[in-house]
Amino acid sequence: MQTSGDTSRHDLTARPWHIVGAGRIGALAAFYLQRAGAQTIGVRPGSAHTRRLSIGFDQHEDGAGSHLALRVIPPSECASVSRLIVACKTPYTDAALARVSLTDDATVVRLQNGMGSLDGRITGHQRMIGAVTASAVMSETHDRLRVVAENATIFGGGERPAWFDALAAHWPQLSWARDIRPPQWRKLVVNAALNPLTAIHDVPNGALLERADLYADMTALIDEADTVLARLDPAWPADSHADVAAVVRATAANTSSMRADIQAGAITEIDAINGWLLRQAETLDLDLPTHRRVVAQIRQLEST
Ligand SMILES: NC(=O)C1=CN([C@@H]2O[C@H](COP(=O)(O)OP(=O)(O)OC[C@H]3O[C@@H](n4cnc5c(N)ncnc54)[C@H](OP(=O)(O)O)[C@@H]3O)[C@@H](O)[C@H]2O)C=CC1
Ligand SMILES: CC(C)(CO)C(=O)C(=O)O
Repeated sequence: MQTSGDTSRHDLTARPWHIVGAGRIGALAAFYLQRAGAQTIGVRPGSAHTRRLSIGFDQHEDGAGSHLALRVIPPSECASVSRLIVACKTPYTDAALARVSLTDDATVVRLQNGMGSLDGRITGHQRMIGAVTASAVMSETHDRLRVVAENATIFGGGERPAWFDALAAHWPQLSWARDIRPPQWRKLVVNAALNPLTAIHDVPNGALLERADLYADMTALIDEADTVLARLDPAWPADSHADVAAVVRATAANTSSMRADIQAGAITEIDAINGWLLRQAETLDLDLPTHRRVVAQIRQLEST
């Protein structure tokens, strides 16, 4: 007799999972998918190859690491993708998906910070699943990743798909939320308050609670973000200060991803984070002076 576990596993493994942006977080997703028995394929322009990575887990008591071998193919070779994880940095989303052809019933999991990078891409019977993770993955070398925090990850948006339980059995702390928007917005406010300030002032996250000038800016960014979100959804609690302070404390010694991008001379995700809030504010006829200022400062840093 077939159990619901068999059905879930069959649904997870019946079709390959393509991953656009198999960098740090995308490789971790590929690792859990493979552990759950799914076939995974990375998608990256260039010639087909197999990417081999070692992955170390800081929180594993025995310090055990693992290995990932991921077949990578160019977009031109994936004609009809029905299961897709998008995990590239947001500014590269359009370029990364330009030549990826989705089936009419495709499921797309958006595993990115910020908001809006896939707006307008999902049509008809295709399904978009939002994902928010508090896990953190760093690269030590080009072929070695370090999972510094294996924390809660939430997938969601509507009914739980049949494959979800089979994946959750192998992805620690993975849960499903019928309404993914509150967790997405909570993460958005954290990123909007923390990332630009740490990048502009070139400081670790903890400095935001230690320096009065940064604390004042962080407070203003949170208040402005909460004002927009409460106008978009009156049910939004608009009390994000404690949430943000908790993340700042938990990651006090860390370099935010935006600070790391600026240090590396890379384009940041500002457009999908504070830029998204500014676009929403515009439609509501609201002014967000602190967000406007930090976006301008980050754009200036990106261009130097
Ligand atoms: N790392 C983390 O701990 C966390 C990351 N996130 C979010 O996850 C997302 C991904 O971040 P992260 O994994 O750190 O980023 P990475 O830069 O490590 O990975 C992104 C990958 O996208 C690839 N890429 C870039 N352009 C293209 C393209 N045109 N086609 C296909 N692939 C492309 C890059 O390839 P190449 O290297 O060859 O250029 C890279 O491997 C971001 O939105 C980030 O904010 C969220 C929580 C935690
Ligand atoms: C939570 C935080 C701010 C941790 O640094 C992050 O998500 C990032 O750096 O992008």
